[in-house]
Amino acid sequence: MSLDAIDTSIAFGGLKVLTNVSVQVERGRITGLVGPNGAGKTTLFNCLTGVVRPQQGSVRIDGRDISALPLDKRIQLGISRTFQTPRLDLDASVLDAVMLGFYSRHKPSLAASFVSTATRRRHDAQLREKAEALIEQFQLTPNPHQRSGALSLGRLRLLEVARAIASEPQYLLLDEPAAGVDENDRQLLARAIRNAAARNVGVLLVEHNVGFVAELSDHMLALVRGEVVAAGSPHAVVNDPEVVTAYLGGQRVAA
Ligand SMILES: Nc1ncnc2c1ncn2[C@@H]1O[C@H](COP(=O)(O)OP(=O)(O)OP(=O)(O)O)[C@@H](O)[C@H]1O
Repeated sequence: MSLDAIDTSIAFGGLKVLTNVSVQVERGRITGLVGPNGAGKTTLFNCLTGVVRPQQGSVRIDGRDISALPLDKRIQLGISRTFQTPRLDLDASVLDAVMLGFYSRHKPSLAASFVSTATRRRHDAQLREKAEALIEQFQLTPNPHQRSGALSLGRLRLLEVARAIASEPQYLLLDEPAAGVDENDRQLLARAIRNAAARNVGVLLVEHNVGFVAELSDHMLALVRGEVVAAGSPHAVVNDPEVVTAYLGGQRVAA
């Protein structure tokens, strides 16, 4: 079971951004994607989520071609993502923001409108409990009714990840989740990512912090100018000469 971009190429106004790029995000594994600024990481992300369509190649989920499906349909199939800049309603409470994750995937059906108010209340209470457990696990705030906007940038990133996990995705795509996050929050984030993979979620982790990616990933991929220059174990990728030169400015990162 995997989410795959196969042989994808995309150009914006003549500028080649991805050239024959393939990536496989397997259920239960963490795939790390690294590359210098402008390498095409977010564009690859956007291909997987349906924000942009590749001009060549395909995207498959568990073997099914979803290249033509829009973002909302992919969410229903179990793909959840976060953004480089968290997209949250800052006026909503932390609890509501996390609970939105549950509803983003499982929209109330027509059948649900026939269930009794008591059943619905019980269901909502269960979701609230699950959301509160996530808020505690991520140590987001001691007060779940606090305005999201009162959280630090690091906590907002964690809140976005908690909301993505609340949608119970099969595939979780994280775009620079550790940027601007302090060491304590980074540990919480790492634990949450490992927990997700342990629950058979396939994780794609895009990060500038190569050490963080290498520590967490089972498999890594490096993009340089829209091409895959290295793929394999974290150790192999961070020590690949082309990666060292292009991404790390000639300095090795141990893994
Ligand atoms: N919609 C677009 N229209 C035109 N050019 C784009 C578009 N999206 C991305 N690009 C260009 O494609 C290239 C790759 O951008 P992308 O954001 O995918 O890289 P990245 O590896 O995620 O970079 P960063 O680490 O800085 O976020 C850049 O040169 C960018 O300017």
